[in-house]
Amino acid sequence: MLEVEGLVAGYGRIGVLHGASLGVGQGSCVGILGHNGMGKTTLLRALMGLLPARQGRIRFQGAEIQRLPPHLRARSGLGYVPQGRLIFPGLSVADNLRFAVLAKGETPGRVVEEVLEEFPELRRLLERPGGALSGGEQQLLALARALCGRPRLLLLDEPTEGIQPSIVEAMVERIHALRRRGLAVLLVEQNLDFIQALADRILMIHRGRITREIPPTALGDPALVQEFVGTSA
Ligand SMILES: Nc1ncnc2c1ncn2[C@@H]1O[C@H](COP(=O)(O)OP(=O)(O)OP(=O)(O)O)[C@@H](O)[C@H]1O
Repeated sequence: MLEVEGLVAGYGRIGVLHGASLGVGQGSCVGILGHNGMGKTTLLRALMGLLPARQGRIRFQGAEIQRLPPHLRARSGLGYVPQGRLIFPGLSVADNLRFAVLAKGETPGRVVEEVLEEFPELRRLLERPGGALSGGEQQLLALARALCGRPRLLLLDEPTEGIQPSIVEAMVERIHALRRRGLAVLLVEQNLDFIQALADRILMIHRGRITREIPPTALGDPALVQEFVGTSA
């Protein structure tokens, strides 16, 4: 459903992606692992159109999207949950969700209600400002907000960062449930247990290129983890 070939992107004169190529199949979950600064966040931002592709091709559901602005990529079915979540802290939870639907040019009522059925724990928080939620609650809100755009492929940037283990488990369950409904996921994550619990395939990124694929089972072997990731954490 997503095919990326030779993607080159960066910031000003700094090159970060140097020809990244990868694919995500219909309904699958692909994890991206790599050291800090190797270009994981930049890859997701370039896929979403928040950073221009200087070279390369991004095909999504059969169409080339590398020249489309972010809102049209969202409309074509890409959803993005950025690192640090970036919810609107001064808006209520309900308005964070409504805003996401309006941004897609649709009317919020039914879509927000459907998303709340998948995220019942947000119901009691609807009037609370986004900034007054815990880290885990904010992550659930960020995920729910992305789903308000009804994506077919969700780009997730370090969803477990700064959240407590019980919420991490809840996130795994939630993402499994979404996948059962056919949603594909491209997941950047440092939490190896999380990535292993979710990913069908794991790709390594090194200096702006996808350098190899490792089987998810390799993450259970500390020696292999040391070789591939440079950490056994
Ligand atoms: N806005 C920016 N302007 C200039 N350079 C940037 C910018 N954002 C990131 N970089 C640089 O681009 C490189 C890749 O950053 P990126 O955030 O994609 O890495 P990452 O693999 O996601 O790392 P991390 O795991 O630390 O989030 C880094 O060297 C970083 O310093």
